[in-house]
Amino acid sequence: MKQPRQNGIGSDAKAILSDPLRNKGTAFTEEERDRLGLHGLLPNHVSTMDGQIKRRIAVLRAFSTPFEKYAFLRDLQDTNETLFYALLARHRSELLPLVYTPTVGEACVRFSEIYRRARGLFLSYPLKGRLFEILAALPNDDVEVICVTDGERILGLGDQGAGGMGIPIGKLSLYTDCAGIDPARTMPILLDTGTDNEELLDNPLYVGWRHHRVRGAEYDAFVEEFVEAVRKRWPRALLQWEDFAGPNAVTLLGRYRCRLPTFNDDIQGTAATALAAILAAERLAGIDLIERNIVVFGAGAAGCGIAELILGELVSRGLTREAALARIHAVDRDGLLIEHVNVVTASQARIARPHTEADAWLTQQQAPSLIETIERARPAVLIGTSGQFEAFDKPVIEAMTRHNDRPIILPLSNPAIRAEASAADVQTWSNGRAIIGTGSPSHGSNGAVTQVNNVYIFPGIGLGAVVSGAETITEAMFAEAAKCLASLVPDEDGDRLFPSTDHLAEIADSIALAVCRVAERDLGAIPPAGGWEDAIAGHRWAPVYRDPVSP
Ligand SMILES: NC(=O)c1ccc[n+]([C@@H]2O[C@H](COP(=O)([O-])OP(=O)(O)OC[C@H]3O[C@@H](n4cnc5c(N)ncnc54)[C@H](O)[C@@H]3O)[C@@H](O)[C@H]2O)c1
Ligand SMILES: O=C(O)C[C@H](O)C(=O)O
Ligand SMILES: [Mg+2]
Repeated sequence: MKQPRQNGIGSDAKAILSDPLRNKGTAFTEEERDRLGLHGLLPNHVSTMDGQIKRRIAVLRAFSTPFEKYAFLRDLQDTNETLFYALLARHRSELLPLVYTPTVGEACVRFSEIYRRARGLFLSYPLKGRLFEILAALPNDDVEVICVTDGERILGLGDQGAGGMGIPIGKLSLYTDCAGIDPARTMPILLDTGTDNEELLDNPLYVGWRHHRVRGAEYDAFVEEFVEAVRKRWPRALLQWEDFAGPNAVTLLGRYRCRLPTFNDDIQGTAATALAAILAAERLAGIDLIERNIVVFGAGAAGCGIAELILGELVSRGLTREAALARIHAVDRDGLLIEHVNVVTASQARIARPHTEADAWLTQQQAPSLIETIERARPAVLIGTSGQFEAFDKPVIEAMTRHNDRPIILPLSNPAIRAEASAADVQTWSNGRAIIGTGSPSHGSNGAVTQVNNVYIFPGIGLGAVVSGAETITEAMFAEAAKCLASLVPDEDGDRLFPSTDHLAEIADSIALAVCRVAERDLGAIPPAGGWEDAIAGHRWAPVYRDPVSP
């Protein structure tokens, strides 16, 4: 491609306008229009960024559905990325549910309908053997954060194949918006290993590889080739795994966690978020976690990850692993998990009730259901990571309310149409006594309910990892991130667990600092001369217009 020269003479005006990172739209000044040869290619009006923000938000608000708004924002991101991020920073709480959960879920389902311009990398299985060659050909030498999915477990919406690309795009938008990672240094990736979603396979609009999912050794070899290509092309980049189906999520994390800076957001980011919510709720409810039981409903990638981090917290407070385990009751589709009875995965085996308790729990060889488990364990905390809509029904919430003054209820499954309960129902059925956090944005009678979503954690983990240069992302980083988030006192009164999403940038900075300190303590990372705080602040990319012909 023809490169613009420094003095602008001969610069390719159209290339500048079609590069989302250099385009300023109507904000190109008269001087820039003269210098870059933009006259005639733009309307007469010369705007400021502030004027552009006001115009864009007005246009956005005129659309009637969240999906239309999402498409409008994606279009803006693909044409003028600086303005997209300036708009997001100015109206974060309003726009977050559009660029992210829940609307991003619908955007993945309808991805092929609105596919327009290339963003990120689609590594399809037929390209196997050529992955490094493809990465090497990209101009992006300085990638700092990669988010990858294979689209098999998109939120609670199941297999969305190539449509899953909406998730890495959305997560990385938040890396930029919240953690200030330069958008040119982010890379969304979709590993297109097929789809078992028959509707997609039959849909003539589908843009992905029209093939059933590749599994087993072939899948593993493809992912291995991908990881090795990443390590060779971008040796320092952080690799975030997102929305892989439970078994792959766990296996891939185990395989790669010591080979490169990497983490699984659904397992580890979610665990830190849920632990932070529980620590904050523990204060509000005036209870001591050490003395109380916790029920996790849905023991997949997220549920098991949450249980493990809670176990770590209890052990750090002085309990043995065995005593801590006695506090956890994990319920999956066949009831309370009991060793050798209904455990399916290795992660479940680690948190199941021991087989020695089987006789005490089983009734006619049946493990207790959710409500039976609640009646017997009398938990203080109920967490939902099952993707089962309305599984926390009135009897479940009433049982939690009978056993607690302030039951802590966290239906974390996304999007809202997969949530175990709505905040409004939990409030009503608990007579307003429940302390509530939901995975997707929601409202109760007193306004917004805390969104207990890993967006509170992953931007800070990523920023901390990048700034500290950590070569491994450790469990201690997530434990410290959780404590850090729990310590940030919400500005509003009432039952809020975290500050509102308006504060996500400050939160990312605080968590990044906690991560850098763990990297220094445990991995020997050396703080820069000005200290970690300055390094974190200095790393922040800001959505302000720059000279489009600067290198
Ligand atoms: N709020 C957040 O930040 C956050 C983070 C990660 C995941 N999640 C949500 O959690 C959900 C699960 O994600 P995951 O990665 O753990 O998926 P997963 O597929 O690994 O786990 C889901 C688990 O739920 C179990 N399950 C299914 N039907 C059930 C039933 N009827 N009763 C009890 N258990 C049942 C499955 O057997 C499985 O173990 C998704 O909806 C996802 O959006 C939310
Ligand atoms: O994407 C989200 O909103 C949170 C989480 O990663 C999920 O998979 O549900
Ligand atoms: Mg996810």
